[in-house]
Amino acid sequence: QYVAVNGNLIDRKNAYIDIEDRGYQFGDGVYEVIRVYNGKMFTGNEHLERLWKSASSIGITIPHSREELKDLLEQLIQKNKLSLGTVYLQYTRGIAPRKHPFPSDDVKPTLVAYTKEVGRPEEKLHSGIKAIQTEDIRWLRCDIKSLNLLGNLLANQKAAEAGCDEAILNRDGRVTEGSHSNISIVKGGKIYTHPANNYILNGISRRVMLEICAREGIQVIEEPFTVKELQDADEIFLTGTTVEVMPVIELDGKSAGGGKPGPVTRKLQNWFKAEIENQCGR
Ligand SMILES: Cc1ncc(COP(=O)(O)O)c(CN[C@@H]2CONC2=O)c1O
Repeated sequence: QYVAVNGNLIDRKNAYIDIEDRGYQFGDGVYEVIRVYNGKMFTGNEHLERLWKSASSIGITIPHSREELKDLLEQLIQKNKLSLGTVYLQYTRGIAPRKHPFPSDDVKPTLVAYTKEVGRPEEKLHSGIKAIQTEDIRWLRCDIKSLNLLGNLLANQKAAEAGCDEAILNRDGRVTEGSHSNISIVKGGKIYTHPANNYILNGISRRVMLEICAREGIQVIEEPFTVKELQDADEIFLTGTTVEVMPVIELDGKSAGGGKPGPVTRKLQNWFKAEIENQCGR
């Protein structure tokens, strides 16, 4: 298995990170998870665009061009013979003696990227998943895809302990997103989803869903909905790189979202799959 460390493809067993890498000590860095279908990155450009945006939001200057990074990732996918899976990549602010202020400009960001074989969650896409709800205790820049994921992990761990796949977060009674997904509800044939502001990650899969709805004439209202509206929704679904369009059929141990994947969710799943085949082939 090869991994990319900085600009080089090396054997996984030779990949080491310095103990004073700021990503390791402070979570001082940004990341992306990109889906690979049929050996091709799905929405690769959009993910790289967001990576650059996240990096510049925290003052990290990525030391590669988008083309250089994309080529490196494509080489990594090829060398690891990855057909169906993900590429994980992150840039940290680099290695420097542990001090809060940023190091001098001669300290270069550290890049790590590696691939993983991950099948599509077919069974769960068909039957739907269970979720819990919990308070969104994260900071106020959730639009930055940073390595600071404790708020996400603690919520997801709570879900796992409850035998659920996702934790749906709420802030002052309004639903924001999942611990690693965006969330939408269907009510009266219309889709409601949190606006892409600082309270949520502007998910790429969420954007694909919005484009599909615009094309297919499904009305989407980008406004926060309440916990009560979530509980009374006709349908609930998550969107995300690893979950695609994922129905939620149970919330906090009670039936929700109609108790089974709904018709709008089903249509979105089919259109989303068509988009994947469009970009990555069958
Ligand atoms: C907090 C959060 N919100 C929304 C999303 C959905 O965004 P995308 O549609 O762009 O994936 C993710 C995906 N997080 C990645 C996806 O898989 N694992 C992760 O950490 C996320 O971590």
